[in-house]
Amino acid sequence: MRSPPPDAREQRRPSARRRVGALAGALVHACHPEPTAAVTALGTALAVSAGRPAGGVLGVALAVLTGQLSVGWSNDYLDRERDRLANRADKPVAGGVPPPRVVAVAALVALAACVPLSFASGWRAGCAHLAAVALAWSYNLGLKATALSVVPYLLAFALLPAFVVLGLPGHPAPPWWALAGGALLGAGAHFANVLPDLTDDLRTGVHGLPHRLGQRRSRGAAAVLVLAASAVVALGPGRPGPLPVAGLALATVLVVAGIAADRGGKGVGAFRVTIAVALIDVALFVAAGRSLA
Ligand SMILES: CC(C)=CCC/C(C)=C/CC/C(C)=C/COP(=O)(O)OP(=O)(O)O
Repeated sequence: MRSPPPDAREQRRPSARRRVGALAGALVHACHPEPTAAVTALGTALAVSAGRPAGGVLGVALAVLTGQLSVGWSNDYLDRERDRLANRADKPVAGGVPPPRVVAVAALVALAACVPLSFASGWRAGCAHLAAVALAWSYNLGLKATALSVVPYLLAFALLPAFVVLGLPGHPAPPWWALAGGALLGAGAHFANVLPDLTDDLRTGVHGLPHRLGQRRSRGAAAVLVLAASAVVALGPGRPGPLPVAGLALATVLVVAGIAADRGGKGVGAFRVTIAVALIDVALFVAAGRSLA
């Protein structure tokens, strides 16, 4: 068969702009876009509600965004063989697009950018945020497959409000309830995030805490942890107004109804309830922003 003339070949090859666009899209897909957006939005909203000035809010947003990008990309890079064995269609790096080397470089560039962006809030705040990012990398590098898998989530999410508060003028100490609320929310997020992948993970040798506890107990743990976060953030600052009381009441009703609906079911109810209560936690956190300092 005769090869097509060079002009036709040229037309069939995607333009450089299209290739860059496709690579950028694949990189976005590989960064864990939903948690990256959610944690960046939480950090930014906390900075606004705690009263950080506009420059400080921008600094927090960019530091958290680059930290999350580095964590998301390194996770998919390090898990690529396991994800390929598990046929994870939602993991583009396992399929080779974007190329693993590009993702590894992107993760390191994001991590390098995160360092000055974190220290822009001051050295205390910078250390708190970089410790959170280091904990998340330790999860990716191996802790996720051990009984301690929940520890990076507990500590990193406690350090997120600490990052925001330590960047305020005078560097006040973060209040206990913000640290405890963040830790409980992070632990709940770990159980909720792992639940859909429990079977695939076990097949590929990942035995984190949720895998050891099993589906049912992990679902319960996720719901109870996010509810405990609601209680701590609603009541911790003292004398709760009508909004925190309403949020806590709604979270309690949802968890009780979710656990009741879960009996004998497949757990979809409890999983959705966990996500809904985690959103209530975020709203309660933002509403309590003024008490952070
Ligand atoms: C404030 C801050 C830095 C918080 C981050 C805390 C933390 C431990 C994040 C890990 C995020 C992550 C890439 C999870 C993927 O887990 P997975 O590999 O179990 O799930 P997957 O199979 O869906 O990728």
